[in-house]
Amino acid sequence: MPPRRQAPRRPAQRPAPEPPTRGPVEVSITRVGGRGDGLAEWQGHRLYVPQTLVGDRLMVKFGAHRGDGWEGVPVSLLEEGKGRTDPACTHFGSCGGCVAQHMDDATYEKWKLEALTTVLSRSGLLGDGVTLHPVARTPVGSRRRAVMNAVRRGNRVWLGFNEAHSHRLIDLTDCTVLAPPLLALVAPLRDALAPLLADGQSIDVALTLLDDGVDLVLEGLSRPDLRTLEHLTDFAASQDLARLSWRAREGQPAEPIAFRRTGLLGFGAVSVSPAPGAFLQASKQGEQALVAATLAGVGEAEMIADLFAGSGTFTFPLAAKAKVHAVEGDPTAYNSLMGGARQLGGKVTAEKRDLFRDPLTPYDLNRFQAVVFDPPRAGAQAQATEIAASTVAAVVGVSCNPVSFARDAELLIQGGYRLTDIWPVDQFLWSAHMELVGWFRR
Ligand SMILES: C[S@@+](CC[C@H](N)C(=O)[O-])C[C@H]1O[C@@H](n2cnc3c(N)ncnc32)[C@H](O)[C@@H]1O
Repeated sequence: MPPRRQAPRRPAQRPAPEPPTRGPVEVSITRVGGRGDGLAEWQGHRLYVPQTLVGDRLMVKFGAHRGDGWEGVPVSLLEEGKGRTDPACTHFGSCGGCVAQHMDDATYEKWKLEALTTVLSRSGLLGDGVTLHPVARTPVGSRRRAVMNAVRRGNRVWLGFNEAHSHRLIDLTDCTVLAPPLLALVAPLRDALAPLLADGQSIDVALTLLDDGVDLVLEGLSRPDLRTLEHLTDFAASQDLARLSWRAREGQPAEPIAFRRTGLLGFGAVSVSPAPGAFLQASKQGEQALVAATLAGVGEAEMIADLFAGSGTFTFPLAAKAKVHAVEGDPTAYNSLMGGARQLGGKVTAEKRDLFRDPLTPYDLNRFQAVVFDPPRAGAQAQATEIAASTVAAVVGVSCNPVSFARDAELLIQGGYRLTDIWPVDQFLWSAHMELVGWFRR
């Protein structure tokens, strides 16, 4: 029985609702929803059935109550719809990372695009005059960032991702999306963590593949003693890691244990050293697609503001054609921006600023011919409101969440901008996530 990660404490909850029936019922899948589950109805009750396709007819049992319906637990498949293929990964079905490996390529791409257009259409964003470009795909084995969980039970360490809708851990032996150098570290890490974790103790393991090797952060460890430091330093050397650090919890700065190389990443003409565990686009290929759409979207602008700039993913490629002012709230990412800016002698300026509480105003923005904004999943409501009131000619929105992108886009459109182009980027292969770049003009 795989171990359960300790769930956060929650206030006492009402008892779960009783399903309408205990026995299996026959249903047909009529649509695959945005999260990858097949949708079916039984006597007015909605069911979400994982790993199913349109046209599947099957017997399901009512599982847990979920949102406006129920999880459908498949019992037997009576008739198979079109578009099924064999999953590429042995963990598919239990691991919560991928939801769509049962779809053949054409079915997958159609589902993913439909999920995006459904969200954008709901906000009326896909009218005449908007060009929806083909989806840029990222290849198998290209994910260069992952946060796994490790937990010790008895003599054994489990290391991997959580099951879908669960705190139960998958002990990872295979992963078709992870970059091979990261996957290769899983087994040695499991051994290396065994003497460090107490029974039941759980930590997060953040892995990032940089240009000069792997950056590893152990999160949730208590301050390492001398023996632990030696053990981890030896591990870093044996696996030729670029950097190994630890922190007690998310949000705290990571403390170095073994910095064997700088930890470098090339953005355009510069190399920056992102802070351990810093945000980076999830794959090189996804980053390239996002950067290409962003560079094209700013046109001939000579002064560009890059808001929510991170470590400079867009800042430095943009600096090849314009002067760029990069704004970022995280102090460690800001330090990386400053490091890159120094290499370009005046073409890039950087500002540390909380853009939720203190967004750039039209007064700040109107000196730029283009603005790029790439907020976290929650979107950039305050900043989009200010951009909407500006006179900036070209705005490029980059987003990992079509729902918050749609909200921000509505604000820009109310302010007089036109949405002209959408560039979808499928950076999280076989998951329900879709990234996009949107061009706005006034
Ligand atoms: C989706 S990431 C994009 C980073 C960068 N553009 C990239 O592609 O690598 C969002 C960035 O917004 C920053 N951020 C989050 N909240 C912020 C805030 N309130 N003010 C400014 N920056 C913030 C995060 O630190 C992160 O670097």
